[in-house]
Amino acid sequence: MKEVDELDQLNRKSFIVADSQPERVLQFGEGNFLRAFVDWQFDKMNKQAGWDTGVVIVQPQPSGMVEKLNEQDGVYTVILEGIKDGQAMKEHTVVECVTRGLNPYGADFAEYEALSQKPELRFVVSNTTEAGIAYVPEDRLEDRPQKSFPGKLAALLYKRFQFFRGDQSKGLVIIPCELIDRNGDALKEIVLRYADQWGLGVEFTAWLKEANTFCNSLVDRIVPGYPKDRIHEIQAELGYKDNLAVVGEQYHLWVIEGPQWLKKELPTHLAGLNVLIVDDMTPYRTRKVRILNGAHTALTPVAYLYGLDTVGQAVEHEVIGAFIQSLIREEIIPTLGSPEAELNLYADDVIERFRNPFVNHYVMSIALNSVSKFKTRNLPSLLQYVKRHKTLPAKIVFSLSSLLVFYRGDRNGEPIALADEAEVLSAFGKLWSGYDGTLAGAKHLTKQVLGKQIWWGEDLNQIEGLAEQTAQHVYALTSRGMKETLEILTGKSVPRV
Ligand SMILES: NC(=O)c1ccc[n+]([C@@H]2O[C@H](COP(=O)([O-])OP(=O)(O)OC[C@H]3O[C@@H](n4cnc5c(N)ncnc54)[C@H](O)[C@@H]3O)[C@@H](O)[C@H]2O)c1
Ligand SMILES: O=P(O)(O)OC[C@@H](O)[C@@H](O)[C@H](O)[C@H](O)CO
Repeated sequence: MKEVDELDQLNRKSFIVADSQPERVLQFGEGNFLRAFVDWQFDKMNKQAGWDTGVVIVQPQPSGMVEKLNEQDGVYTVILEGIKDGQAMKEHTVVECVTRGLNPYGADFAEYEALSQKPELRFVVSNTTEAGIAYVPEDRLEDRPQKSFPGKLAALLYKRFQFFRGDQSKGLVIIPCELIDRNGDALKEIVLRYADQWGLGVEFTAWLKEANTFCNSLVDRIVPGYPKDRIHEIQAELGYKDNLAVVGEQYHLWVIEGPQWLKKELPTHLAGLNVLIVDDMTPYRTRKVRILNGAHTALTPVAYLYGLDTVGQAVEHEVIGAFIQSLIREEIIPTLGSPEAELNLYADDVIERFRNPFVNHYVMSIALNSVSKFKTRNLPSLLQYVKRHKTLPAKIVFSLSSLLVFYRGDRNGEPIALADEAEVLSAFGKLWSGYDGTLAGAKHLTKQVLGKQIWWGEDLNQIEGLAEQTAQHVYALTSRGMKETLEILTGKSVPRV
């Protein structure tokens, strides 16, 4: 057997892969998730349903991975590991549908702009994180390129409109995958705003609305990404080097809110994919964001400060596992309004997916931008719980308190690699540097944080008892540490507070 160093690099020359297909998909974003979810599905449709579609990937930011992607001629391996139909399954696929990657910030700009003139182009997909679907007032039509993703899309669509002289048949189907509520509506609204701001005319606005279809969508697959811990082992198994290998779980679900005629254009059913084209995706989104993402975000600071590193370790742990289960079952599910039995079954599946014994899903990768994630994923459950039960949800409040302590940036003397908006990090930095370790100090810090309306959308000090309970936890966590505090609170230890 060859040593890892002697293995060939995966690319179209060294491996027999399908010919390039017509570029009918323009993808904004080259990240792990899109590659292991959307492109993996498009590849399956090509191979199993004769879809015959190539994907050209545009890097939405000046730095990124398209150079690496082009070094491999767009091909890479998706490794899926997990439980499928009750069986432990591991499989890998070389995804071949990506034709090339373009960086519009450099020499590729002309090639990027020329995409607007491709008659066969039909779909736009994107994932630019929750931060990407944003309005940047400074963006101009003549920028090369615009800073924001919606600005880039607006300019490209305008080029297309001009080139094809408003031909209705050249409109596109646009399916964003960012995890924000009603992502398609949000994207369309900003594109229309640029059309207005740049004075592109009523005919273009009418073409935007009538010839193009913006769909809301909800994506679900846990994608831990590049397997840095075991890349040598994986490359030895695969028999080649792949700098873009990406690991994901077996489970996938893509809910697209859009017209039923899309089913004809996207033959997902012929490729055995779990894609639903529906009139209203709200119930799917609420359930997923509040249970799956809510549990991820709630468990992250608690588990990490406890000394655990992965989601799997957290759900398997006697204390942390029980904490997460009861947070989901007793504090999230009762706030969702759908039949609880159904939601509990969904939660069973989620916990099973978290347990995935093959995948190391690091809680630190979930911790990125935890403040805004808590706001979207957990605050609605907290508020709804208070409204319904006239009391605070103890576990969610404990998780919020742990989040505050997490942003102190210290785990048992080791620095925590905090990653969030500069403003969030600087505010926490100032507050923690002034903390004197007393209960009064914890109350002051908590009051300041809960009062940040810009973070939470409202002043959380107004919720009866929340500041007091949070401050008590913050004080306990900073004086006793996570382990002792949680064990006392959950009754797993003798002394009780
Ligand atoms: N990894 C998962 O398990 C998973 C599952 C479902 C959904 N998601 C969603 O996908 C997003 C991306 O995850 P990933 O694992 O692919 O991450 P990644 O770091 O591999 O890729 C991030 C991508 O977003 C782009 N980006 C980042 N900030 C941007 C900005 N401000 N404007 C424009 N583009 C920006 C980057 O250029 C890159 O293309 C997450 O934020 C999450 O909402 C991830
Ligand atoms: O990807 P993020 O950072 O927005 O959130 C972390 C996880 O909650 C998320 O990636 C889930 O694993 C995913 O949403 C499952 O579909």
